[in-house]
Amino acid sequence: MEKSARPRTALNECVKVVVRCRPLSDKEKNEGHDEVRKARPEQKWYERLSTKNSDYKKHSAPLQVVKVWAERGAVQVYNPKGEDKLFTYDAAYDCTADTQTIYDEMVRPLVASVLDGFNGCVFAYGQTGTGKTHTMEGTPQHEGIIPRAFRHIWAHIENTASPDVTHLVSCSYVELYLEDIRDLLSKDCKKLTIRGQELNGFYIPEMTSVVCKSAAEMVRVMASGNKHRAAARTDMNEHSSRSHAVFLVTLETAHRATNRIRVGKLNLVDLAGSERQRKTGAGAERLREAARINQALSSLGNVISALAENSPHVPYRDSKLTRILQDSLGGNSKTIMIANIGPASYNYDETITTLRYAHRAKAIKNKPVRNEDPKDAKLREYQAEIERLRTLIERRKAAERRKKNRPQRRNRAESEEDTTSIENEHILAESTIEQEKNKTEELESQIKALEERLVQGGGGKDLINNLNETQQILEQRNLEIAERKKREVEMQQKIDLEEETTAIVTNTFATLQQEVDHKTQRLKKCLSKYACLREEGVEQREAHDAERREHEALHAALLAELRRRLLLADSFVPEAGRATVLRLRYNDDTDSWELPAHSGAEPLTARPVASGARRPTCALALAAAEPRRRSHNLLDLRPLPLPPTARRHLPPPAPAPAPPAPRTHAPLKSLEMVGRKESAVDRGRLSTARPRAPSAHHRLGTAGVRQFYFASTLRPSKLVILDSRRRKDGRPNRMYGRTDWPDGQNSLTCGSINRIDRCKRARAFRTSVRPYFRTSV
Ligand SMILES: Nc1ncnc2c1ncn2[C@@H]1O[C@H](COP(=O)(O)OP(=O)(O)OP(=O)(O)O)[C@@H](O)[C@H]1O
Repeated sequence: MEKSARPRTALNECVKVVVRCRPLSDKEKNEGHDEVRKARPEQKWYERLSTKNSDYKKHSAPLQVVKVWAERGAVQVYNPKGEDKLFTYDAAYDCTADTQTIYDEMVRPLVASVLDGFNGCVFAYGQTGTGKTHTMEGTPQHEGIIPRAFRHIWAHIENTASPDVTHLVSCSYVELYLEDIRDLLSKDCKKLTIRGQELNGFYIPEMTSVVCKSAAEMVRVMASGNKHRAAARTDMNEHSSRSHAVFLVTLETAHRATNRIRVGKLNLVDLAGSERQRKTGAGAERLREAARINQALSSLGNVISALAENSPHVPYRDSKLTRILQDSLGGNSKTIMIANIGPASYNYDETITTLRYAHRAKAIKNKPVRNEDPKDAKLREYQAEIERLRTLIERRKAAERRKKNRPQRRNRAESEEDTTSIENEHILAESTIEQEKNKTEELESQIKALEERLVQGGGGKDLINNLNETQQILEQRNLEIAERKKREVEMQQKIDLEEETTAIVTNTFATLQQEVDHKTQRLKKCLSKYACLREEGVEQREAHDAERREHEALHAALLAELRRRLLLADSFVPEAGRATVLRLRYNDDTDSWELPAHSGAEPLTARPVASGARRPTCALALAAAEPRRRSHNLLDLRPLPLPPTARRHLPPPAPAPAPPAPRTHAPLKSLEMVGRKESAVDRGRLSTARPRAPSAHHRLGTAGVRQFYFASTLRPSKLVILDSRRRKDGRPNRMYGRTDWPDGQNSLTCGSINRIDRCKRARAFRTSVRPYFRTSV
């Protein structure tokens, strides 16, 4: 992910979308999905699509809901509630298809483009446990796309070996775990920062780059990185990836004839799967991971939607994942998205969501261009370094020769008395020569090491040449077959569409009645399409609601966890330490928390120096002494002490003047008479004297204040005020207000309070939260 110069003109190319459906897992089979699938009647393609209430829907038991039409690149999802859903893609593969087929038909042409100097990206997307890692990395028995790409690259290098062509292949491997980019190839998985801007593209400057000399070496590099990759068990997957992983292969090729260098970059991305807390049964740590995974995936979804709709703003900055994938989505790259799905009805909602995103991604247009002679080509660097070392050696050798000659000349010139000194000089010269020799050897070994990194063919024997030629032809044939298959799928999709429209146009009618019947049928079709679209709208809204609920539940769970931790921190961290915590600021660029230097502007810490007179001690005296400070109206974040839970004792009111007619009254109760019922008359009498307990306390307790405190600790640049009361509909939290946290302060000024007041639910904030802040002036 090095920064590269972006050429000006490029042809648009759409993102290719492939869907792969995995077989039912053992767990799903045990739940009886398979039997139902077998019991379903076999129907033809068009019959299935036109049947609304076919027999398979009569089975109320769970069933496989996905049918893949590989020859049409279509995926049909049986909708238990209504019309089936049909999505078409560049290619679709069912559970019988192996990774080899997917590679040959879809990925091979892309890797061939990378070998030709283009950028390429293959990324697997989908719900957890649907086979993304299986597709990308595979297992020793079933190789995935990544090792296949390695073999393809090296087969090409060996086939095109010639003394005029030099290659340099290097790999990097990073993962995005909890919004941290970690270098999987460094010893301690050091954290990396992503740099750059939206317009020029993002890049990761310090990631480890390993130069490889064979496919086996690249596999070893990947395996060593995988050892550090975060994975864990969940209820949905025994070996679930907890991070998004990007394997980057950079391939540089120098042609001596043209003196040009082409650089192709291949991003192989295995995303972590979206997951529902309810299904994965995630605990505290898994929950934190899931929240970050879902957050990054939802940012990716937003980017895909924005690009598909040609929106003027694409939110790449929302997450590090979208920053890493910026070039692959809407940039300088040829991209393939592999959408992995599962067939079980249990995952119907997630499958539909994945298919919708994949369908949307089809509309993304990239602008791939060949990278020729980029500034950061390592090959050029290496070649320059070799050249420099060679001239250095030449110079050293010349100097050596000169030194050897000099003492001989001297020998002849000097008299016999100087023999001892000459001998010493000679010894010195010899040792210098020895040193120079060692240095030259060192330089030569450096050149050798550099040259070893570069792969250069030596021409070779006829037999090998023949074999290479045959392999090249084979590769060419494979590409042609893949191209033909792709065209077949496209044609089939077109034919289906044409059939539908021509059937309408070419119809001739013998009678008027026939025409009426036909048009009625068409109308019905249109109506059903309209109903379908409406249904889809409702479904999307429902899916969105479900997603939102999921986020809210996750948020509540995380907040509970945070509250637990902060309670621990509150109990053990002293007050002074907490004030420091509040001053911490997160720096997006350096990706770390920073403690800003004390500017002296903090209102609570930098009080004005008393001018000789006695310094006022209480808030009232302070305000009186310095009227200017009254307007500051600074607020202290510390919650007020709780209002008393029992009512205050008030002396009974003075007895009323004696009534004219002697009448016995019940004695007046004091407020302390807890547990006894008051009569209506008593209540009426006491109502004027009784102090009103703060209603906010009854409604909010200290929870709002506490959470306010917590929220500010969590993200000091934002102020989020939450109420932990449950709503009537059972939802746990409610947001009262949100505002910018005043910079460099650990208190709220009057201005920021006003901003809160203006925002949504301002009234609720004013009445329920404000009374709990004590003014410090
Ligand atoms: N096409 C397939 N054929 C056979 N088995 C498969 C296939 N796809 C996936 N599996 C099996 O499904 C299980 C889950 O696969 P995998 O770990 O690749 O899912 P994932 O999408 O990467 O999940 P996560 O997002 O949680 O990492 C594995 O046991 C894998 O062997």
